[in-house]
Amino acid sequence: MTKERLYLFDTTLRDGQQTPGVDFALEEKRQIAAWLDDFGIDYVEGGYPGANPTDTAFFSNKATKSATFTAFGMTKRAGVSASNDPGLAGTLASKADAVCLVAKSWDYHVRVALGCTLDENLENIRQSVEAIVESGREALIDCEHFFDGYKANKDYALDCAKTAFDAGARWVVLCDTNGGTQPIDVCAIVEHVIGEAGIPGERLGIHAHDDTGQAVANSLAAVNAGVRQIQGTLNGIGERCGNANLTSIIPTLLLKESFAARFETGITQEKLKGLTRLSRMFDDLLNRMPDPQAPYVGASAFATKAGIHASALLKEPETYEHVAPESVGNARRVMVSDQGGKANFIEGLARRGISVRKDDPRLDTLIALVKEREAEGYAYEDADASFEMLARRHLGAVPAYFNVTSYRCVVERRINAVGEKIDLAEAVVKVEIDGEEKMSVAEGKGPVNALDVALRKDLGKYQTLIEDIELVDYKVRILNGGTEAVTRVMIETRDGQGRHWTTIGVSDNVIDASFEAMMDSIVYCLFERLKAQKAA
Ligand SMILES: CC(=O)SCCNC(=O)CCNC(=O)[C@H](O)C(C)(C)COP(=O)(O)OP(=O)(O)OC[C@H]1O[C@@H](n2cnc3c(N)ncnc32)[C@H](O)[C@@H]1OP(=O)(O)O
Ligand SMILES: CC(=O)C(=O)O
Repeated sequence: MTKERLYLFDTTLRDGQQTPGVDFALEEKRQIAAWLDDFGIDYVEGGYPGANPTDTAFFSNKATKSATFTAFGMTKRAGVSASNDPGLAGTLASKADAVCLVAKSWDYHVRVALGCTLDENLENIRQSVEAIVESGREALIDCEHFFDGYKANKDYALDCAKTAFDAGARWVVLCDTNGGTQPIDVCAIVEHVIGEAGIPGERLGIHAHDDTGQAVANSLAAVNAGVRQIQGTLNGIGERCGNANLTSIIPTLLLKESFAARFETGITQEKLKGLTRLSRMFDDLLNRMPDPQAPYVGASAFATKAGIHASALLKEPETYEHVAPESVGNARRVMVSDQGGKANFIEGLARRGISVRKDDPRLDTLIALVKEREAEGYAYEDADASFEMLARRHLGAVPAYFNVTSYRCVVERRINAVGEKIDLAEAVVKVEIDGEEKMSVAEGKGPVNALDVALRKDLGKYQTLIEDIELVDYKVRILNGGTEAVTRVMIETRDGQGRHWTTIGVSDNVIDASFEAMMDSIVYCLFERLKAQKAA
């Protein structure tokens, strides 16, 4: 069976730019356009040339090699000709291959927002499309509020779409601008557009917002009803609740039989393996934490804590995975926690090079120990290094490199003569190494920082092994309120080669919990490095 072509239109750089808190710099736009182009996206909508200096500069050169480089704008205003409309002129002066204009298609909006007659709006759509076509570019029309407009005045919404189509628009895109339309309505309305307005599905697109959490479902419903272009964004960013998430749509189209058997896109299975990386690089550029529960690409998308799941998963991954994690460049994670059984632990230990047989009684006592400690407030699923140290200690494999005999920490606030507040923290740590006692004193920005510096100041013969490590993240969580409160501290450490590890401490005293996590971090580092030295 010949597959039909589906076209992917990315609006990360335009609708995504309308996300609260997102503001791309010129170089960032270039970078993202290059990623999308390389990934195999058909259209990259880069912004609105003429609306701001960044977008105008971005469109002064073509930013894609294969993808259709698309400028966004709005239809010309009533009362001016297309050639005299400054907004339209900005898009036509750009280096875009295609121009996508937003057009009103809800009569209510024409009256209230544009303040012109319904016929004038149709004329504006017609003349604007003709101007784009005359400039030699591909024309696209985003029919804004199409679904709401169709419900309010079906004939007028269809007239808008038909006017754009008849004037030569390559794509007429039906927009669920307010994001409230349900998949069943999207499906019925698209079928009516194809049937009644006579616009073939291969000339129709869908642009869905996520205000009821159904932008992906709406986009796929529109494809099932006949449209052949999908608009969306990386990681679903976009105005308000965001746009249809291409990071979910793309793998669904390529991996789910009901779509993969009927359609092809410009993205190969090989490129799809770069999807998780693309999604994470994009979050990194936005300086935001990736959503761990994002479909396909989230860190938890193929993770399991549950013992019953892990046991079956390790026998046959398909038992609990809807697609192979590698197909989207993600990875399976079997975690150890109080929800785990022997299968989780054997896998977790094997991944760390620790081999334990299923009938080894130490495995049962280790599982019991982890469950007991998690009940006290520890959480090992994200504290990889502390879990490893706990397991290795339990199996008798971690030497006592050094012994902390005491530590002390004082915090002082001074107020100087002009009333400025000056905070001072000082820590003293005494350690014993091979029978020799060493004392280190350090000042820090706060008590934890002072203790960290003092603890890592002089570990005698081990000092060179820990010199390149630094504490890069510190999280404190109070687990239950009131006088019974317990504090959980998670520390992330990084070494000079960019390796990261996380450790945990729990106590009713925040300093004590922090110190425990710091100690685990240093001992983990020494263990790994001495093991590597021995193996070399
Ligand atoms: C659904 C969407 O996401 S559409 C995209 C929305 N994105 C943006 O608006 C981001 C970029 N926009 C901008 O930088 C500015 O709004 C500009 C440069 C386009 C226009 O700025 P201004 O000329 O100052 O107008 P302003 O933003 O105040 O108002 C929008 C104007 O466009 C008109 N307009 C809105 N949609 C259309 C349309 N489809 N066709 C013609 N005119 C339109 C409005 O009626 C309003 O005109 P008015 O000032 O005469 O009432
Ligand atoms: C065009 C557009 O972004 C919308 O209608 O939502």
